[in-house]
Amino acid sequence: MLISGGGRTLKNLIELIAEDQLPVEIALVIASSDKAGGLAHAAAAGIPHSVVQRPDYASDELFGAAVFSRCRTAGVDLVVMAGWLKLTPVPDDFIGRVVNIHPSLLPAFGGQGMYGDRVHKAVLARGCKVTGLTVHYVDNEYDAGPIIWQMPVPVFDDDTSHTLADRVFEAEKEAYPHVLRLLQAGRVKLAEGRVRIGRGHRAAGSEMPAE
Ligand SMILES: Nc1nc2c(c(=O)[nH]1)N[C@@H](CN(C=O)c1ccc(C(=O)N[C@@H](CCC(=O)O)C(=O)O)cc1)CN2
Ligand SMILES: NCC(=O)N[C@@H]1O[C@H](COP(=O)([O-])[O-])[C@@H](O)[C@H]1O
Repeated sequence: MLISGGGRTLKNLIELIAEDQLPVEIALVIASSDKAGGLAHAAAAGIPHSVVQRPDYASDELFGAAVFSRCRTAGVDLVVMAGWLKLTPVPDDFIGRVVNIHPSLLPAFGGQGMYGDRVHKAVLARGCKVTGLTVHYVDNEYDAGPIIWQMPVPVFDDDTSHTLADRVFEAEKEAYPHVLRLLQAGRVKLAEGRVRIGRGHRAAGSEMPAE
């Protein structure tokens, strides 16, 4: 799992795993800064963790190679970006095995410069009445990979970027685990750049609507 900041998604996933609501193992947490608050969540849960910092590498490609080399060594099946803020080229053997969550309905409010609170400020400035989240496969651009799952979230007239961010994050706490369950059940089918969700039984503990 890749984090850059407070690691709220990491914390949510750790809690769900501890409650037997998410049948996955987090094999490794990599932070892009030694100041990432999320490292403490990994340490408290006994998850191996390390730091790979972009300034230590001459290019995005070398940085990405260092990140994925550690994932390869740890035997990771799926790389989950969770508040990871660095452009990270994906090597061939990880294509289709890296996912990210973005706090808007892509392709709106995505791309370079669009992360965290900046997204919610831009949504409010544009006067949107609906925003949401997107879980997508990661390719070599920001926020451009095939979309796996989206959830709408209402925008209210009296929202600030903070109240909106909180509402979107509450939806993220349901949506990301749901997508991880779908992936683990082999129900996420990627063909010709488009994802379809295969049929299956609704995952136990999930409150997401059936597809
Ligand atoms: N190869 C990819 N790498 C990453 C992707 C991706 O889709 N493909 N997504 C991002 C996550 N992301 C939004 O979901 C995102 C994160 C950060 C930025 C951004 O503008 N970053 C700043 C640097 C910020 C910092 O270092 O503090 C920048 O590049 O100038 C845009 C989108 C993760 N990586
Ligand atoms: N573009 C990427 C992006 O904005 N990601 C967002 O960062 C938050 C988690 O960060 P945290 O775990 O550091 O709190 C989440 O809202 C996630 O969607």
